[in-house]
Amino acid sequence: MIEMRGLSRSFGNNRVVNNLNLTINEGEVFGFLGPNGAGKTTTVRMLACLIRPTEGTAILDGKDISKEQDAMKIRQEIGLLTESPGLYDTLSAHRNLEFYAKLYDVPVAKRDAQIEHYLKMLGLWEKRDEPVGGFSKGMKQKMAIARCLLHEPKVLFLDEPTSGLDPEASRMVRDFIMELKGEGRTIFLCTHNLDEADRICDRIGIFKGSLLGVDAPSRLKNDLYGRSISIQLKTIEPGLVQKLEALGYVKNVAIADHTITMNVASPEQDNPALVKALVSMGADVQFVYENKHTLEEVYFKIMGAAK
Ligand SMILES: Nc1ncnc2c1ncn2[C@@H]1O[C@H](COP(=O)(O)OP(=O)(O)OP(=O)(O)O)[C@@H](O)[C@H]1O
Repeated sequence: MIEMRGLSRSFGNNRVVNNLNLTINEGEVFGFLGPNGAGKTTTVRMLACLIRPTEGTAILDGKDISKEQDAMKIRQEIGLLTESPGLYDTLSAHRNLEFYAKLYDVPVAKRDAQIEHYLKMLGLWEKRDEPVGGFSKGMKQKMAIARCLLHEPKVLFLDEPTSGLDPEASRMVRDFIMELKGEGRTIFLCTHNLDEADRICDRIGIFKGSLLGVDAPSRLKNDLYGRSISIQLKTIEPGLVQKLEALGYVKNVAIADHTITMNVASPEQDNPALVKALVSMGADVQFVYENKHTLEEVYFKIMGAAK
């Protein structure tokens, strides 16, 4: 759906995005993570045809962001949620969306239905006649989301959609993103919320001027940390570590209190045999669980290695 080919952007001598080669698949939620000033918004602005690349290009749904005729079409076909909601405070929710529906060339016959659909979906229908100046930050963010969906874009760029929202509003926005994914839309999401990215993204790109890592969150974790399990036993007999290591498929065995922690290639495959082996060694197994690493750990490890 989006194919970046050596995409680069400099501001004067400052090369902010450097040779980005990345493909975003149709229907996926792709999380673009990186520190402040990493070049995430600059990347989005290039992909949304608001600024031009200085080198390289990207192909979005078959159209080239560097070609002016294609850029016009891309701007009409995508949805872009920026960090500022871009609403008219004195206009009502309905009037604001009417204004943008016109701007996006939503056919007149469809406008009211589209506005009603999204105001209802986002829980703002009852407030449709109130000026948005009096709306809370979360309500304004919902309005901004409705605005960027009015023309039913297949590709959405969401730049920090939950920034500054309370937990309830953030969850609502996250659920909404999953609904949009369910409708088959492709979503390019910039966020500083690593837990959010972990929960909703199919793949993650960790970026700081260039791409430092890209994969599904679970694969990034497994590649960096391997898969680790802990088994709690009623008592631990001397010599157990050596016996476990002799099994061959268990690595890095460590014991703390009544718990043995170790790496296995695949807990799904290895745990049943491992538990049987422990029982045959006379151990009383109380709990078996996988030790989960967080995306935050992955992020800091990758960022640390890049320094
Ligand atoms: N129009 C511009 N002129 C000059 N420099 C710019 C311009 N736009 C962005 N930059 C610079 O490019 C760099 C990357 O900015 P960008 O906004 O893309 O980062 P970001 O990853 O989105 O950061 P944040 O997480 O803080 O939003 C920054 O150093 C910024 O100052």
